[in-house]
Amino acid sequence: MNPAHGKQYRDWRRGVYAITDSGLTPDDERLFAAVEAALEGGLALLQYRDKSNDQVLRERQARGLAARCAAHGVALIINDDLALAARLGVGVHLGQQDGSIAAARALLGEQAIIGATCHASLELARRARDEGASYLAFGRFFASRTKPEAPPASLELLGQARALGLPCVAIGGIDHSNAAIARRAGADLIAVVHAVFAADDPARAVIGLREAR
Ligand SMILES: Cc1ncc(COP(=O)(O)OP(=O)(O)O)c(N)n1
Ligand SMILES: Cc1ncsc1CCOP(=O)(O)O
Ligand SMILES: [Mg+2]
Repeated sequence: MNPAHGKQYRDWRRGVYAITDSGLTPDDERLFAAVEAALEGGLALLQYRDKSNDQVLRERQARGLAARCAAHGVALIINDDLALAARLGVGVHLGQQDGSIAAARALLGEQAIIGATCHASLELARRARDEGASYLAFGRFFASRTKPEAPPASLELLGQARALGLPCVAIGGIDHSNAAIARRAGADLIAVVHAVFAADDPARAVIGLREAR
């Protein structure tokens, strides 16, 4: 077992799930400052999402985030890159084009947090659960500035997905004005990029999202 997976994390299954964006935090200093503030605000999960091919930068930033998340007892998830997640002993988020959930489970072990993009499909969600996913991500539910081309999903899906028995993540255009709507519809975790990493005060932004009712 990877030693990092034996750590005690705060409950990651409910709350605010922040996802980094290299456009909004374009260097190490701004990335780490914003993430530290978001962690202070009380994140449930953090995802490192960098779509560049700069392996050196990705390794350095992911390691920097892993140390900061560990200091707060918050689990780190790496977007797309199973090998990087395995090197760091952290979780991974995989979309439909990012490789097999079953292979990720086999490599990372049974304690690792493995997330799956299910778009607007209960069938994709069932398949991901059966392959060993830890959470199921649906969306986008609202207009997203980060990924406007993501296929839309309807909020009723969140209620239906609860029957699958895994934590459900809602993503896409979520902010203070609509977080409570997603939560009431059945989301356990609210995943956000812009609402936290474009905010002047990411700590306050996370608190606001946590308290949105
Ligand atoms: C929590 C969460 N949900 C969905 C996604 C999207 O993943 P994917 O479809 O692979 O798209 P990219 O993020 O890789 O562009 C996510 N990253 N996190
Ligand atoms: C990665 C991703 N997948 C679907 S929407 C999205 C982006 C979410 O970002 P924002 O919270 O800024 O809409
Ligand atoms: Mg992906």
